[in-house]
Formats: sequence, C-alpha cells, structure tokens
Amino acid sequence: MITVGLLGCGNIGHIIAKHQKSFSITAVYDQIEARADELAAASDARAYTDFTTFLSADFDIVVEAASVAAAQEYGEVILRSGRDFVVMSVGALSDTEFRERLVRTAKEMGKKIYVPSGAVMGLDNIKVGQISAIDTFLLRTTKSPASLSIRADVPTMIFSGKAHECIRDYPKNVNVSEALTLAAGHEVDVELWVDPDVDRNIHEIFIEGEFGDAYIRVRNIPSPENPATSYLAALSILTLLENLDNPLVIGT
Ligand SMILES: NC(=O)C1=CN([C@@H]2O[C@H](COP(=O)(O)OP(=O)(O)OC[C@H]3O[C@@H](n4cnc5c(N)ncnc54)[C@H](OP(=O)(O)O)[C@@H]3O)[C@@H](O)[C@H]2O)C=CC1
Ligand SMILES: O=C([O-])CC(=O)C(=O)O
Repeated sequence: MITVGLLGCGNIGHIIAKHQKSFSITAVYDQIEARADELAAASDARAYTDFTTFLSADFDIVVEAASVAAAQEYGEVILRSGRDFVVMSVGALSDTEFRERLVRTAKEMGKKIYVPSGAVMGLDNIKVGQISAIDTFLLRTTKSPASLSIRADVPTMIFSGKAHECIRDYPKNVNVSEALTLAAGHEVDVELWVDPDVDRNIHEIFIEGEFGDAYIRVRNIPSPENPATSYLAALSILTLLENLDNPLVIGT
C-alpha cells in the first residue's frame, strides 16, 4: 500500500482523505494546526505542526494541496528527502528558474514530480505540442464572482494575457493554465472571466496546430468547501494515486 504525506489539509486534502483505497495517508501538515489535527483524526494519520518533523515521518510520496507558495517553499526539500512529489498548486512551476531547479533535483534524486490533470481534461494529447507545432492556444476560465471574492453584476473579463502573469495575479484560480502550458510545451494565453449567472467552474480550451484543431469545454462542479476549486481536481489526484502502481499506462 502506498503511504502518503499530505501537505495542506483544506478542501482537496479532506476529499482525498475520505477516498483512501489503495493508498493510505499516514502524516498530514497544514499551517493551521487545528485543520491538520482534524484531518489526522478523521483519517487515522498523524498531524505535524512543523514541516521538517513532518518530512521525517514514514511515507512514500508527498501530495501537495496547499498553495503555490507552499509548493515553491517545500518542493525541493521534499524531493531531497527521497519522496516523489505530487504538486496540485502547479502554478508554482510557472517560475522557470524554480521549475528547472526542481526538475534537476528530481533527476539527481531519481524521483518524480507528478502534475495531476487537475480541473481540466485533454492534457494527454495536448502533449503532442511538445513534438509538433501549435499555432493557437487559449484557455478561457469562467467562475462565479463569489468564488474569487469579488463583485460583478454582468459577465466581466478580469484578466487577459499570458499564463504566468495570470498565475501571479490569481494563484488560487488558474493552476490549470500552467498544467496546459507544461503539457503542450507552449505557453497558453488566458482569459479569466467572472459571470454572476454561472454556478460551475468552466474551462474552455481552444487549440490549433499541425494536428488539426480542438475545442474542449469542462463544466466543473465546485467543491463543497472551496467553490474556486473544482471537485474534478480532487478526483484527478485520487485517480493518479490509484494508478501509481498500475503497470498498464493509459493515455499519452
Ligand atoms: N491544478 C489544478 O487544476 C487545481 C489546483 N488547485 C490548487 O490546489 C491547492 C489546494 O486547493 P484547496 O484544497 O481547494 O485549497 P484550500 O484553501 O481549501 O486548502 C489549502 C490548505 O493548505 C493550507 N496552506 C496554504 N499554504 C500553506 C503553507 N505554506 N504551509 C502549510 N499549509 C498551507 C491552507 O491554509 P490557509 O487557509 O491558511 O491558506 C489550507 O488549509 C490550491 O493551491 C489550489 O489553488 C485547485 C484546483 C485545481
Ligand atoms: O478548480 C478549478 O476549476 C481551477 C482552479 O482553481 C485552478 O486551476 O487553480
């Protein structure tokens, strides 16, 4: 059974803890002690209030479901501790210098950095961008104003530009843009909209290149505890963990 050290005991952390099947969470860490205690009690894990002590606990892999800042602060030390690293706050990797350092460390340690598909679909074949030309690549994300803690009475585009700029301005809302960018090997353009009439987190991907063209629209149900985070994102980590040991690898 794969054992997991969980970094971040919020919304996604709780969903993962509720659905342990072929993996088991043995240690949890959050900057809010009460959250770590509560999740530990619910999942038979041990709570840690100090990251270094957390890392000295016994588990195989770290799942980060905390924040871009946490992934950047702890990513390297996690790999150096000899664990694979599942990074949900993938926006952390939009910092090129950090990402290259992290990849170098993973190679040096013989470890893997996993980027789950998160709140989008289609990452598999979007990877063809790594070997063939992509001409147009746009992500249009639409969420409710409340999920971004802002007010808007009509549909409003609050950002248009490159993925790394959007991540910098909205680190809790467009991690998917970095996952798409890394998959394609080509930075995605991003439009971020709020619309008072939507009750889903909608991601539309427009891609055109040597392969042809595609339009993917995912209409995600927000997660119960954090409406900015789609439930699909948590399901995607669970699926990754369930398949870690599976010799049959599906998708590009
Ligand atoms: N890749 C993708 O497709 C997606 C990625 N995400 C990302 O996944 C992450 C988790 O999402 P979710 O569970 O909904 O978020 P939550 O805010 O519900 O939970 C995150 C938890 O981690 C804690 N935390 C934040 N920073 C640190 C830190 N430096 N050290 C320790 N604990 C920390 C938070 O504390 P506090 O409340 O004090 O900040 C909170 O308790 C977020 O970064 C989110 O943006 C979400 C959806 C899709
Ligand atoms: O959950 C979502 O729909 C997307 C999201 O927050 C992110 O990519 O950070």
